Amino acid sequence: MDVRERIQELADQVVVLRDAYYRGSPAVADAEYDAIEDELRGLIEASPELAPDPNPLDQVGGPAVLHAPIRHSRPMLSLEKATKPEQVEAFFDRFPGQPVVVMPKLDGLSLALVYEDGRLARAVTRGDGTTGDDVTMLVRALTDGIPHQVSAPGRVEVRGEAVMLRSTFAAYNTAHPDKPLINPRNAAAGTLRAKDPAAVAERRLRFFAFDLDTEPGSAETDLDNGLLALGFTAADMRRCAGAASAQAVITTIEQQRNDLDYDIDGAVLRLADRPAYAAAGTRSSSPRGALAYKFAAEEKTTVLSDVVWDVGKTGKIAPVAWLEPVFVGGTTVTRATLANQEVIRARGIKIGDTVLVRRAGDVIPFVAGVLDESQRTGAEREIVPPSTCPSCELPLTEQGNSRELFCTNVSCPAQTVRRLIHWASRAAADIDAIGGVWIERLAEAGILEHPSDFYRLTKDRLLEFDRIGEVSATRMIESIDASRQVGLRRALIGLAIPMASEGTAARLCRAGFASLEAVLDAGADGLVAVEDIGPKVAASLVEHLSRLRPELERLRERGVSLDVLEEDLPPAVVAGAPLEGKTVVVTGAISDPRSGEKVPRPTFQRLCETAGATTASSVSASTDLLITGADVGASKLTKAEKLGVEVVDQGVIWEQLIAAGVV
Ligand SMILES: NC(=O)c1ccc[n+]([C@@H]2O[C@H](COP(=O)([O-])OP(=O)(O)OC[C@H]3O[C@@H](n4cnc5c(N)ncnc54)[C@H](O)[C@@H]3O)[C@@H](O)[C@H]2O)c1
Ligand SMILES: [Zn+2]
Repeated sequence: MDVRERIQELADQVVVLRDAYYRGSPAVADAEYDAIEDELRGLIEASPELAPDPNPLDQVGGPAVLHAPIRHSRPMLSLEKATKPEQVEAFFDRFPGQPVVVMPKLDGLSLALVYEDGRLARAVTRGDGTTGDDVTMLVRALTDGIPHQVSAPGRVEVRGEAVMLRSTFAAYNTAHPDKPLINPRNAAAGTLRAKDPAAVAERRLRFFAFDLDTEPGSAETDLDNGLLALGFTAADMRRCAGAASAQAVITTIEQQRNDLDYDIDGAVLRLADRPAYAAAGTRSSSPRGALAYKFAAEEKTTVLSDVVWDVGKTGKIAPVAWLEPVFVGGTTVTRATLANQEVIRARGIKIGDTVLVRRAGDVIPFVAGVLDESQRTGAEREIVPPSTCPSCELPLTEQGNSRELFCTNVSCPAQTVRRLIHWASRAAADIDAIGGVWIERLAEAGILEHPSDFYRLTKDRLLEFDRIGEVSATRMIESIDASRQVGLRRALIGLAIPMASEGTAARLCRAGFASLEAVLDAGADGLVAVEDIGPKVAASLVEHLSRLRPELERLRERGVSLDVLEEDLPPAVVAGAPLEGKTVVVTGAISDPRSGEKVPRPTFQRLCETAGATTASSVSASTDLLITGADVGASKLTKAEKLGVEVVDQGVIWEQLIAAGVV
């Protein structure tokens, strides 16, 4: 295909995809659409004489169905995109000395709000940029953050983004499991397309302002202050003096994107001074005084090649999506969760479908749904939940409203392997020299069934297996030996008792139980007496520990400690405790200033506890101190700053620990 044909093909695709998108039924994820635009832009830049006419890249939005068209006072444009720091530098070079704000680029839809003599007269969507749709009634009824009155004379126009908050989105999907929304952006767009506000009353939106026009001669020329004075919540704007600080803010915004209650797809740089922004003017489809820095996509589409039902350590049978590999949320994803059979049914997902995969932060990737059912070929297959366990083949039971499937066979082979892997995991016995593959092999060979069987393994027995050499067999046995000191807290975690969390295990230790057997002997009544342990958790502990009593005996016989360890208890606080009564969070890399040696964070936290502190893992309003080591991530710092939490360098704390004789 020659370049001219490729350009035409891409331009046609852009038109078709935009049309579908602005009608509310996108056919692909934004990242895939953007890739098509990028390729088209690149080709046209290389051969401007081949630019199609009309060039869709010079246009904004799409020919959305307009119920009540309204012409914008000035076009609502797109934004120029950047992905590299050099582009940020070039932006600053274009406007020497001008103050710039950097703010999140919210992923919703833009609205223009027109006030006349202080009253909200109209709310209009972007439409094709020149003409938008009148959505005043819907916006009045459904959108928070839009004052009905402002104290400003004449005509005032505020532009910004209407989003569905993630919390609203999640609450809606919990309340409507039968017809879930696919993502917050689609949900927001669909809401403002509704015919009747009452029908979408639970789908509230939130408005964040990012642009302001007032009558000429208005006193306030600063964008952020101007919006604030009118009573708007603006997109979170931070002033930057130069490209380096702007780049740092962009990085911070990206790192914190999962702590926000709304989706963002980038950061926007914009001249902070309103007259300067207006004077900078526009290109065909974007203002010159702003730049959008794009972040990595959190959503992509890919083909669902199969669904496999996986048996977990508690017997839950969960559907796992096998995907054609796709790069999303910063990694290549080949597996994603489908939650349960009700979710599959409600989202109408079939094998062979092109599905939308979402991966935000560290959460497990999940299949959000099918974007475009018209792409189906007829070869798709229904996802049929199993009626028997894929491992032991015994019949399954269903539990709860979402009809989760469980295998209740205690000797189910797949569950056995999962439980053994869990026992060996880091939070439990930490048998790090034997990986999952070997556990599975040993279980298949019939020599591992219960955790206690690890402690019967011998080097000679291991050496009978192919591909285990002298060295690795020795390491495996040493690792097992070391794990005999597992103790009450980690043993309880390792036994994977339903409803008993790591927190439960820690609380039981601190409540004074001396051994796992003592926990069992306390009975349900004795356990509910412990703070934060409810009747369900207590009943589950008693039921499962009773069943496991013979296993506890075997573990004891083989020299495994099930007694409370010193590490399970809070340390004795030193006299004159310098951190008495303080709640502290430790972040960054910690090292002992006397030797320069690295100190693991849990060890340092324990030192702080010995000095009287309570440690927490994340910064909140109740944090007193954020103790920083080397290479601190920006997100904790900004959060501390926002909440007014005092930040101290580890050096100061080390001095106090040394002075108090803690170390
Ligand atoms: N999936 C598809 O098929 C498909 C098709 C067409 C467009 N799209 C997507 O739609 C989006 C539309 O592209 P575009 O060119 O209209 O928009 P854009 O990405 O150029 O950004 C402009 C828009 O950003 C929004 N915005 C959010 N926060 C802002 C802030 N702080 N300051 C200024 N603006 C802010 C405004 O609504 C503005 O209209 C893209 O993300 C694209 O991927 C997807
Ligand atoms: Zn089974």
